[in-house]
Amino acid sequence: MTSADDFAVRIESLSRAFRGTQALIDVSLQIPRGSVFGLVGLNGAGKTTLIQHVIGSLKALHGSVNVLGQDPTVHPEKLLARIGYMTEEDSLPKWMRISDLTSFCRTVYPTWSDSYARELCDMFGLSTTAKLKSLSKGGRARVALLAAIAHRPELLILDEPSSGLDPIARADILEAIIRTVADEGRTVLFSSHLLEEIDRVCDHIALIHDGVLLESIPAATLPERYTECFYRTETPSSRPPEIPGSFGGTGDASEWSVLMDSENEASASTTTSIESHGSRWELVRQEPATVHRWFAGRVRRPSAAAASTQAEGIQHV
Ligand SMILES: Nc1ncnc2c1ncn2[C@@H]1O[C@H](COP(=O)(O)OP(=O)(O)OP(=O)(O)O)[C@@H](O)[C@H]1O
Repeated sequence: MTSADDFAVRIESLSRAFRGTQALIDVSLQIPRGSVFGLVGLNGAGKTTLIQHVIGSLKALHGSVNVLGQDPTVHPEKLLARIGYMTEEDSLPKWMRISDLTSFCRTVYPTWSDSYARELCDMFGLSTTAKLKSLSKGGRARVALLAAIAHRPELLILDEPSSGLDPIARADILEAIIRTVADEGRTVLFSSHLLEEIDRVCDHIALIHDGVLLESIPAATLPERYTECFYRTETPSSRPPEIPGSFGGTGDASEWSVLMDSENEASASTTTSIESHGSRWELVRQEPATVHRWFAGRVRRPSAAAASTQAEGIQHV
């Protein structure tokens, strides 16, 4: 049985509009403690707005947000001491030396660890006497990461942290840090455009699109639940075959693929041969959906043809 304490973050029916733009629409989301939770979505999907509610910089006007057992806007200083936060913005004070920044962090975070900070400096190849303005963007991103984790936060929030890092640093450092934090039973909320990063490190993935939470799913179950089915037709087609329960059609001419959801009753069995919009289609192969394919299928806007089948009750997201 689960209890409220099993979740680091609980969001209920959260909506937010900015001057007529609906940034979040009735979002309900639970982040299990100890998980590495990936938040994915296109530009403008609402990821940062959601995260700003979690760190308490935006107050929930419609719905509620609970983080580590408290409303993040009530006594925010107590909560922020338990959270590590890193954003894509390069907002560190550039006149400081790394040692100035760590001294400042020590006063803010009761659990700050000088030895862990030194360890991270060594790992990242940083000198504590270096001025932030002398570092590259990637160097400053490493310092921001250090400042976010050296107090060993209960909840680490990384909002598009990779934008300042080169590919090697992205691959090695992020994975090492996220795994370390999660292995200690801490929780990571990780927002990224980079699906391969999400796929490598997250054990839970939530997809937000146009302010709506489309899906929140344990990463391990995704390839079991979604199958990509490839169909071929003799007559070249400008659209995928219309198969009940399928969505996210992609391809061209004589070969198209669609996604099938094993939990959608309409697509419970795989169609091996079908007559659709005047052509016969044969299933040529099927494979577990990748995170990338699932994401693209979910966020792809339906074509005019798909929209008309959607109106007939066939799901194309
Ligand atoms: N302070 C604001 N004032 C007006 N509109 C805003 C504000 N903050 C966000 N928005 C709008 O809300 C929507 C969601 O933005 P948000 O920054 O949360 O998306 P995002 O998924 O984080 O995007 P990105 O990946 O590009 O950072 C967008 O349409 C954005 O323009």
